[in-house]
Amino acid sequence: MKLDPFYLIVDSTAWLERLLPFGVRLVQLRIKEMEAAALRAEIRRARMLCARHRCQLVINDHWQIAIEEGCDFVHLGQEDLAAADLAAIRRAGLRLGLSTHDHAELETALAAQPDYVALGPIYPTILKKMRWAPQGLARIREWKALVAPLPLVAIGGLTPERLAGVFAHGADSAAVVTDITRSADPEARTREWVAATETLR
Ligand SMILES: Cc1ncc(COP(=O)(O)OP(=O)(O)O)c(N)n1
Ligand SMILES: Cc1nc(C(=O)O)sc1CCOP(=O)(O)O
Ligand SMILES: [Mg+2]
Repeated sequence: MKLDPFYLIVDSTAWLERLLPFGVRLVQLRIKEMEAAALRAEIRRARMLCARHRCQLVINDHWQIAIEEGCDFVHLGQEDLAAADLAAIRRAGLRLGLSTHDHAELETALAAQPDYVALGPIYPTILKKMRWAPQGLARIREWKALVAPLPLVAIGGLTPERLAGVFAHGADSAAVVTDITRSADPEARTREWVAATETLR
């Protein structure tokens, strides 16, 4: 499976409406705190918007609603995975991306036969408090050798300026939150990401 090299992560469909028109082809809806009916409505709307813009949608965490709403890709962390019904996810035909931060997590992830593996945080991130020190670029090369032929997603503190190093070390896709969502001009920054990944698309 080929993943788009630019993997945008946002927390609302309002962001999708703003940024999908700039050529985003892979996006994760990562909603943390929301009442059930509103969450379902957001996921349903995200599916509609992504279909309209020919963008692959990945639902973070909420795999049951993703199945019920006919989505086709979920991302789970290690704790999410432990609590999830993997067989139900597979029966529903969903593809699966998994987070990893160390060798033990990678072993767990590979045993679940995911469709991609994510490694992070590559650089320090301001989005959330992490238990892991930044992995650094060399770790990407090590991880790629361990996960190939699966695609490897790099995440954490990424910017257009850091992409050359990330891809040179073997990442297939670069995931980003705050470099875009906390930019003074998210639309312009999205255009920069699309341009910076164009030759890899
Ligand atoms: C592409 C990608 N990689 C890693 C994560 C982190 O997932 P997780 O560890 O479950 O943490 P939360 O995002 O749920 O806080 C991700 N979402 N996407
Ligand atoms: C959500 C997330 N997961 C990570 C991991 O390492 O698993 S790092 C991260 C935050 C990514 O946001 P930003 O691009 O703003 O650093
Ligand atoms: Mg999670």
